Amino acid sequence: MPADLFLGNYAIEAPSEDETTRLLRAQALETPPLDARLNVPPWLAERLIHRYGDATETEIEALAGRAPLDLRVNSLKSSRDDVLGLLTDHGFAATKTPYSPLGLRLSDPVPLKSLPAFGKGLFEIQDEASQIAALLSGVAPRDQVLELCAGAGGKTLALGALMQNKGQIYALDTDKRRLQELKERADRARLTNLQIHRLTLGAEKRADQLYRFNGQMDLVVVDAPCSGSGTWRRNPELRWRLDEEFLAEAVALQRSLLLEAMMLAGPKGRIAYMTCSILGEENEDVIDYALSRNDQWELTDYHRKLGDVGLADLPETASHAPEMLQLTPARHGTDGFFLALLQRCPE
Ligand SMILES: C[S@@+](CC[C@H](N)C(=O)[O-])C[C@H]1O[C@@H](n2cnc3c(N)ncnc32)[C@H](O)[C@@H]1O
Repeated sequence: MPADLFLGNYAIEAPSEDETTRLLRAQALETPPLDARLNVPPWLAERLIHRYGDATETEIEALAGRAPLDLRVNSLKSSRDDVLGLLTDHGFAATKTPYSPLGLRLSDPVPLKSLPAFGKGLFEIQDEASQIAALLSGVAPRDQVLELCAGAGGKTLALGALMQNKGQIYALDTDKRRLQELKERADRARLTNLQIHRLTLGAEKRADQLYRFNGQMDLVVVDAPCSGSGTWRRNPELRWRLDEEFLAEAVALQRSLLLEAMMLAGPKGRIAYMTCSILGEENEDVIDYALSRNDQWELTDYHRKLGDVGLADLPETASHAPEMLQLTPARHGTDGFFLALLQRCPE
């Protein structure tokens, strides 16, 4: 049975007893097979080797490390230096994140949410990878933006701050509880250019709900449900939830969300497609599929945006496709995260 798709929070499931025994035996061999060294099921080891080649062990080992605690300063209400000063005053050893100009990093977990500054919306907890994706999304003040999988709003809040509360963000998701959390976070952050809509699950009703946005949006953001394989540092057990059936289901949903985004974007519209996955099937392959079905769209090389958003020093992508960004803990010190930027071809 496939487990639920990764939706932004975590359900823990350890490998089965048989699987644990097999793994322990394999790991005890003088030269353990690669799947045992990587601590992933054999089918997944094959795919990772195909994608990362000689770098596979380095990449997967880094995903077994400890994730730092990153936060994003809310530029609507404060500055990075001011929040850094506040944290230092509380005795927390924070440093600036290496790449995101809005990020601060704590190497040890601390009760950040109990600080008055958190209650006042001066910062949000957000991994640097997710901050980088929002910065590179190409969002601009006065844009009409639709976020198709807004969830509890990690990206939405970052996009809204970059828009300086100008223009409009339509935050859509199927999950009522997450959207409620988004509402509370947006109030705290003083985000005022936001409309939240819950999508129903039935295809016909969904088409009705989306109809008014068709061909209207400057930017559509798809932070697609996925395997969550980029977050294994935080939840190592997550890798044992993944099977091939689960992955196929995720890919089918990702493809349909991206094709839907293509309909919602206007004549000069752009799309930012992202996942917290390190697997090509959920990333470049989804982009290739959608582009092969729709010749009105083309890729925008993410490198073109780096300088504009203060990310000139970002290390090269771990993707085999140089225009698409695959962040990994081994290369970037972030969660594994993927971003591809698309734009409608000029008439
Ligand atoms: C990776 S999470 C999004 C995380 C969120 N954007 C953030 O930054 O915190 C994926 C989201 O997709 C939503 N989702 C799942 N299926 C969906 C669908 N068919 N249409 C829209 N949203 C969907 C889930 O409820 C979940 O909130």
